[in-house]
Amino acid sequence: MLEIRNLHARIAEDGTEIIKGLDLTVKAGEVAAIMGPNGSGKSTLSYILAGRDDYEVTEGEILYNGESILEMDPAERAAAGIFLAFQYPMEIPGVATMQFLKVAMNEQRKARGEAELTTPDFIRLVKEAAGSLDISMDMLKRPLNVGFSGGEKKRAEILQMKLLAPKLCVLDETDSGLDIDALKIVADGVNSLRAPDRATIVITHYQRLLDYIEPDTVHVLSKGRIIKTGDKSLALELEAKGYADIINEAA
Ligand SMILES: Nc1ncnc2c1ncn2[C@@H]1O[C@H](COP(=O)(O)OP(=O)(O)OP(=O)(O)O)[C@@H](O)[C@H]1O
Repeated sequence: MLEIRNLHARIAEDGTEIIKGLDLTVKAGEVAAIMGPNGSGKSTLSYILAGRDDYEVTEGEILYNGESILEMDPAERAAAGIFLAFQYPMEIPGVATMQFLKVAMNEQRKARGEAELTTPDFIRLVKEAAGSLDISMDMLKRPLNVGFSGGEKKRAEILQMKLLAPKLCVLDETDSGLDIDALKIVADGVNSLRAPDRATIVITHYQRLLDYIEPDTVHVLSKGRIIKTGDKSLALELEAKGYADIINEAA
């Protein structure tokens, strides 16, 4: 599904290299957790996957279903099924959440050559998905993320993900700022999308989330590279011991 080989990437503006020879494979059906110290490049990796143009790939390859995505713009990547749930979701004043969702869903359908959703079909899908995430229809009338609490923003990201049903889901610290109930709601939302033809990357600092979203693999990102890969026991080990041993071992 996703194969990243020897990826090097830098900040376009000043040339600082952030990703320094990163290798990562995530298979279809797999949930991969990425953990790592602050500033190691986790969000940068997620932005690069989504195609944000503040970063330049200088070496290496990102293959999605066997094909390079490096030449694809963010909209093409989204239409191909790549989705990023942001660590800090953006506020979009003046655009009602409902409207945003409708445009996002229909744009992707158009790009795939499918017919636009009818309004009744759209409303039915949104109601179903919003209900499962404890999001009220009143909230959906408000401009996207404007004045939403931290937890509401994260739930709105999962709502978008459920409605767009991407094939590669990247969740950047979706657990940060969530209360215990919201954490379970979000985890249920992510788990409901588990499927043999879908891969999920969960970036997190805390093992706690992985009690709810059980990962198949856990990868440690440090200074722009994956320095260790293991199963879910690796997350427990990190929680108990921190990163120092693994970073020293890799060095
Ligand atoms: N546009 C930018 N301009 C300057 N520095 C940047 C930019 N984008 C990323 N960086 C730097 O790149 C490094 C990696 O940042 P990134 O946000 O990817 O880390 P992270 O692993 O997600 O950290 P955290 O766990 O704190 O969220 C940091 O040192 C950050 O300051």
